Amino acid sequence: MTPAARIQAAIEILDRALRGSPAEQVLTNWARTHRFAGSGDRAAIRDHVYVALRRRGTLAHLGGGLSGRGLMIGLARSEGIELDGIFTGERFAPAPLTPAEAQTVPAGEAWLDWPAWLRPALEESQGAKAAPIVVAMQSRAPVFLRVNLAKGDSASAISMLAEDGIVARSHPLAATALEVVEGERKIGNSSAYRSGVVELQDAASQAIASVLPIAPGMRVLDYCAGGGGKALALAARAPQAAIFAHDIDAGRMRDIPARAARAGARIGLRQPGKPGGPYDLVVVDAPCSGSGTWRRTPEAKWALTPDRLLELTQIQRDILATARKLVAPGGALAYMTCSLLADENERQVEWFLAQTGWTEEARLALTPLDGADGFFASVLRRAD
Ligand SMILES: C[S@@+](CC[C@H](N)C(=O)[O-])C[C@H]1O[C@@H](n2cnc3c(N)ncnc32)[C@H](O)[C@@H]1O
Repeated sequence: MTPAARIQAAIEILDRALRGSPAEQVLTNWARTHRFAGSGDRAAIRDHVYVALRRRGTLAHLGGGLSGRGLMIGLARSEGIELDGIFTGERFAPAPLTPAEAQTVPAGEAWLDWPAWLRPALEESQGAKAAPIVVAMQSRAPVFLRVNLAKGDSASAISMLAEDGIVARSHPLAATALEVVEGERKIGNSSAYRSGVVELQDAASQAIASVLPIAPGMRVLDYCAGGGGKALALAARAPQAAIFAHDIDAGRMRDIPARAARAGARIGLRQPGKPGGPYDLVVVDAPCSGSGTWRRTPEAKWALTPDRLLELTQIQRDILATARKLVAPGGALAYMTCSLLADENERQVEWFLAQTGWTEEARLALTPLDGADGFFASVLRRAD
C-alpha cells in the first residue's frame, strides 16, 4: 500500500471508531476484509489510528475538525508531511483538500489532548507537573518487560532477547524492568518470553510491586487480580509466600494458570466473592479511571465522564471496606491505582485512615514523567 492509501484506510477506521466502535475491533475487521494489506501496512495503519486517538484534540484542531479526515490532515501537518502528496484524489488516496481544509491553522496546545472537564482535577492533583504530564502523554508509551528473577537476571534476559532480534535495556524505575527499544513485535514468539524468563509488565507496576511488604511464609491475596500481573510479580519476589488471586469476574483471571506455569510460580485461585482469609498482605489494585495509562488506551481518555469517575471512587471505597476485613491483625493492605487523580488516590487513603485508625507505612506516586505509566500505591498497616 502507498502511504496515501494507508492514510485513507486510517481515515475510514477512525470514522467508525469516532462513531463508538472500539478501535481494536474496527482494525481487526478492516484487516479481515482487506487481505491484500501486509503486516507492515497493518502496523502503519494501527500507528496512525492510535496516534490520532491519543492526540485527538490537537490533531482535530490542526486538521479542521473531529473526523477521520480531520485527524489525518492534522497528523500530516504536525509531522510536516506535504499534504498535496497524500491528499491527491488518486486511486486509494484521500480526496484533495477543500479550500477550507487547505487554510493553515496555528498549532494547538497540548491541553487539547486532555479532556477539558478533567483539567482542573489534573492541575489540582499534580500541580506544576500537570502540563508536562499532558505533553508526555501525547506520545506512545514505551514497551517494558519484567525479568522473572526466579528464572534469570537482567543481563541474561537481555542477551536471550537479543538472539531473537529484540533490543532491550535496563530501566531505572525497577531492578527487574527492561525497556524494549527495538523488535517489540517479536516478543510473543521469543524464547525469553515463551520460557517465562520475561513477562510483559509496565515498569511503574514493577516499581510498585517491589515496595510491597512481602516475605517468605506470608499469606498474600491479590484481591482485584485481573490477569494476575501483581500476583505474578509478587510470586517472583517471594516464591516461598502463599499467593492467592481473586477477582469479581472469574473470566478476567482465566490466563493466570498459564502465565503462572510459564513463570514457574504457584498462584491459588479464589472464586469471586469467596476470597478466604485472613491474609498478612491484601493487595487492592482497584478499578480506576486508568488515567495514568491513557497513552496506551487513548479511547478510555475520551470515554470517561464525571459520573463514571464518581462511580469509580465509590467502587474503590466499597472494595477497600470489604478488603480490610481480610487483613490479619498486624497485617497490611496495599491500595493502588493506575490513576493520576487525587480523588482516586490520596483522598481515598485519607478517607480510609479516618475510617479505620490504621497507619500509612509507605507511599509511591509515579507519573509518565518518570518514564512509564502513572501509578499510585499506599501501604496501610492494621494496628491491632
Ligand atoms: C486494575 S484491574 C486489575 C489489574 C491486575 N491487578 C493486573 O495487574 O493485571 C482491576 C480489577 O478489579 C476487578 N474488580 C472490579 N470490582 C471488583 C470488586 N468489587 N471486587 C474484586 N474485584 C473487582 C476488575 O474485574 C478488574 O479485573
